[in-house]
Amino acid sequence: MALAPPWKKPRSAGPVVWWMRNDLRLQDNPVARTAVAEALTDQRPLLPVFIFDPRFLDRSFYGRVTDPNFEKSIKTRKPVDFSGRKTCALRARFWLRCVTRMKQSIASKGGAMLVCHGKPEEVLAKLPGGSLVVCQSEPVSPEQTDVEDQVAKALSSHCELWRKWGAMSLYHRKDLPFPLTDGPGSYTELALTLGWEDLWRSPGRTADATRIRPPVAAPEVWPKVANLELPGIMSDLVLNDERESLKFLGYTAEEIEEAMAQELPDAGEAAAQQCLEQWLAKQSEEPKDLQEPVLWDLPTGYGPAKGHDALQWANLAKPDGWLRISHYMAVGCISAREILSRAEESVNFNGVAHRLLWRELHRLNAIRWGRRLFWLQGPGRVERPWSWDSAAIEAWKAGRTGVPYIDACMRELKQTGWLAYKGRKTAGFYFVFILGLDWRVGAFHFEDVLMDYDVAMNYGNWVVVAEVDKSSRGAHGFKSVQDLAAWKKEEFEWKLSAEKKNDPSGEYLRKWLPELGKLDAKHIHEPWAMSEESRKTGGCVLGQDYPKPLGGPFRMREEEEEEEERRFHPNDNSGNRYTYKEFIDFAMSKGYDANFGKKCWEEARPVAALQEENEQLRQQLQAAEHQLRSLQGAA
Ligand SMILES: Cc1cc2nc3c(=O)[nH]c(=O)nc-3n(C[C@H](O)[C@H](O)[C@H](O)COP(=O)(O)OP(=O)(O)OC[C@H]3O[C@@H](n4cnc5c(N)ncnc54)[C@H](O)[C@@H]3O)c2cc1C
Repeated sequence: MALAPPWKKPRSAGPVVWWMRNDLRLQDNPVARTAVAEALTDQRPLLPVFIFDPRFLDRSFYGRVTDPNFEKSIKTRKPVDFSGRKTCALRARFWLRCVTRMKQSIASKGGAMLVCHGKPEEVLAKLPGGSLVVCQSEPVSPEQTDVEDQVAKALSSHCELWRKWGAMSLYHRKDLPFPLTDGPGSYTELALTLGWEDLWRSPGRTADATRIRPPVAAPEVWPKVANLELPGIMSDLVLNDERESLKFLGYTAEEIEEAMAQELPDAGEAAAQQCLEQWLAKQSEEPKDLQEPVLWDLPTGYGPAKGHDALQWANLAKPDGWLRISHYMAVGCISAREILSRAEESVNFNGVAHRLLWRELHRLNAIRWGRRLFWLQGPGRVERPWSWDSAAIEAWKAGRTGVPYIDACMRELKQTGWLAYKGRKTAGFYFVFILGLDWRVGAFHFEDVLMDYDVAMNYGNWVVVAEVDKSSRGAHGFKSVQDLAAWKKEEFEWKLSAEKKNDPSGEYLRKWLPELGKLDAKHIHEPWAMSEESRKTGGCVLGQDYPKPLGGPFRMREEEEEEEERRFHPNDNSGNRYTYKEFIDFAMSKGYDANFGKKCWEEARPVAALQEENEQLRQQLQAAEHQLRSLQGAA
């Protein structure tokens, strides 16, 4: 007997369940629309469910939460404990608030929503037969897709699971002009492929540019409510009390008190939209702070166009962020395409499009790289020495490294869950190159504490900072972390110097490092450069009131200062003189390791020595000429 075509099949009468994940909004949510439409069309009841999965909250071994036996990974992988939670209590508190706001807005439409604590595959397995579960798939995270697989398995005998692309990305996968498994690997290439004419300078798009689907409206009509009991339900009594909720989710009394002491940004979809509207309103105002920032390590592109900083680089030098919207995006209180379309008329649209495309690149990379994104060698399979010095790791996490800028960043991050882009980059650079520590430990700490933690953005940016994203990037061939640190020290010093110039009075440092409060502006960025006497008067004895700088001391660099030591190599006939770093770069560009570069440096002669020899020769020549003249005179 021929099977009936799917549209003629009798529809199941079970409830429709919208399994909410990081799509906590109604506006521009195609998944919510699908679930609501399915329920309305077939007159099925609807139940939105949000599930706090303990695997994503608790302490865990790195990379093992959904694949404890590493069945999906390479056999040689070993469990590593980086002693951190997947989510600190502060982010959980923000998350809880976003979830309860969602519950309230669904209730205002006449619906109801359940909030549970448990593994989704165990919670949803208890749904009645014939249920349809609709969710937003999260392909950037192998851990999240593992959960989806496990839910599909648990439901396979009695229910159905629809995984939808949703609107977490700017582009729909069906619209992309390349397969998800393969695509442009660099930002510029991606922008050009998608039809952005020159996103480093202008937001123009070609006539045949890949379309970005317009945001979709929130569902107007709400289906009838499905009354279901599921395991791990968090009652309203619990949800209305933040301390009780955090306790329910497994946080200790100490963690709860620490999280409760911190002020939180407003939560939920309405707050996210308000944040965007306020930002848009501000864009038309005249910029107040026109001070030229020092952007040492940013790809500053082509600079301001007609006096206008279209990419808003200046904001990247400040500690406050720009749109300051990432924490809402991470849990899906607002979509990227909503932001893009609302910002279209803004004078700074270029900056918005530019950043959202960086986000898109990280999402596409994460999908393509899969589990390789989390390997020590990174997707670039870079082999180099690493350290796991636990004292250094703990000092960095606690903001006790003795390097004021790094410590201020790490304390702000730990206390508030926020750190500006430059702070994240510089603190990561110091961790990886100056301390030589395993980059994954740093990334895992950020995962624990960042309020806007997002797997693709966090790990994607960390592999770039650690230079393990591409095999062609530097830092190959070092034999020890000390050699690596020596190679990168100058670069780090330039970064610290840029921070000093951007914050000459040390305002940011004073805010987070009260023990340095009495130091003058000249020394607060580099307490190691003070005399013993001024350290005592400033109440900052190194090793006593404030740590000695790990990996330091560091020298603040002035643009006009005398150059680095340069040497010339006897076998090099070009007459050029190179710095230590240039010798190492040269060796590696020729396929040798860093030690070869070091050897060449040792063989090379300092320019200063050559100048001294020249001077001696000149004097000898002068003396000889003088002697000759006296002899000629005598004759
Ligand atoms: C080591 C490291 C870890 C990071 N971890 C995260 C993370 O977990 N979650 C996260 O959202 N961002 C992360 N970022 C990127 C960036 O720091 C934040 O997105 C940005 O600081 C958020 O502030 P904003 O909303 O004011 O950003 P804006 O400068 O206003 O940018 C607007 C939006 O564009 C996107 N965006 C901007 N810069 C980047 C970037 N470099 N990469 C990807 N997307 C970007 C974000 O969604 C951001 O909200 C990380 C960066 C580094 C260097």
